[in-house]
Amino acid sequence: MGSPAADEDLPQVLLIRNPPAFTIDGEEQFTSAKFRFLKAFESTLPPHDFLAARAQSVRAMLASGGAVVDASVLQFLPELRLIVTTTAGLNQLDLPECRRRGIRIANAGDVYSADVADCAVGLLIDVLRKISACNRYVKQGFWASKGDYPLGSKLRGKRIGIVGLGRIGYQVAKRLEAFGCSIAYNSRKAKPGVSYPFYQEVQELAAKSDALILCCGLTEQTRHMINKEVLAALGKDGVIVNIARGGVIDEKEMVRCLMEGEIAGAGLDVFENEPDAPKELMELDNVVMSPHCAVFTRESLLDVARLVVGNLEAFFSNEPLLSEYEDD
Ligand SMILES: O=CC(=O)O
Repeated sequence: MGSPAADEDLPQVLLIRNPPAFTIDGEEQFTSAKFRFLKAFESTLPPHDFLAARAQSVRAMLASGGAVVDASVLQFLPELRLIVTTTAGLNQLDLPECRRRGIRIANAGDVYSADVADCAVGLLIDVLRKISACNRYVKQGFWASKGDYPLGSKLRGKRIGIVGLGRIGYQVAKRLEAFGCSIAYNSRKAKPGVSYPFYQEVQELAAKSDALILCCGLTEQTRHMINKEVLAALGKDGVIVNIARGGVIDEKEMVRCLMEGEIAGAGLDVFENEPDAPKELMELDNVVMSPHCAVFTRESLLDVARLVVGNLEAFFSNEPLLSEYEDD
């Protein structure tokens, strides 16, 4: 690290709020000798006043999942040319506005894909084989008094519909193929070189699947894509797993389907109004939930910190970004 005087000369990176694991084991993870952070959340000024007063000249910012960067924020940042995110999903950003302003974006790239795919498979197995429910049953002492737990359902042979065959979706597909499942998918377009059957319509994919696994980004096109009709097509033996974003499902409709037995179960890491999960789901043994933590392993968070710093250093050195997001 340079002297305090030299630090003053470093370019600033705007930070609206601390990303997860900014500090791990008491150590700050996002440090660099090539930039310093301008921490909006440490100011007593209201956020927009802070941006207007202090951030007019910043050229880069670091945005985590909870930090919404829309036109009302960008209007105060005329010099901004780069947003680096700690997330793979980019629904916290107004992408058209970023494009209009010539702002480049670097996201978490492939850093989380394996962890998220593992988590999707874990949730599916948990719902089918009732692992969490059995765990509660044993711990509550019901085994001796009530006997065996109701039967689960076999994973091998299940027809899996992957919604969004990007990096994460592809890793989910590979894992479930190894478990003896058949795979089909829906995406904006068929992927060249991919032999899994492609369904243009998600409803048709649902009708042909025993489980739908949501791995797509949340956009205006995918918001509530899993609606009443898709859930009806999935049917009463169908399971839904969501490791994408809560808004991809019409959550009210999904809750109704689960309550009325119109689908068989759900494994959910994400919700429409986080950190709230629908209270109706709390009592359902066929629903397994986690608190939007599919990406959170120690290893992934250390990797993402390195990637973020690498992207910011590359930007300030006029070198190619390490994980530039290309909008297609
Ligand atoms: O959900 C987490 C992410 O998009 O990185």
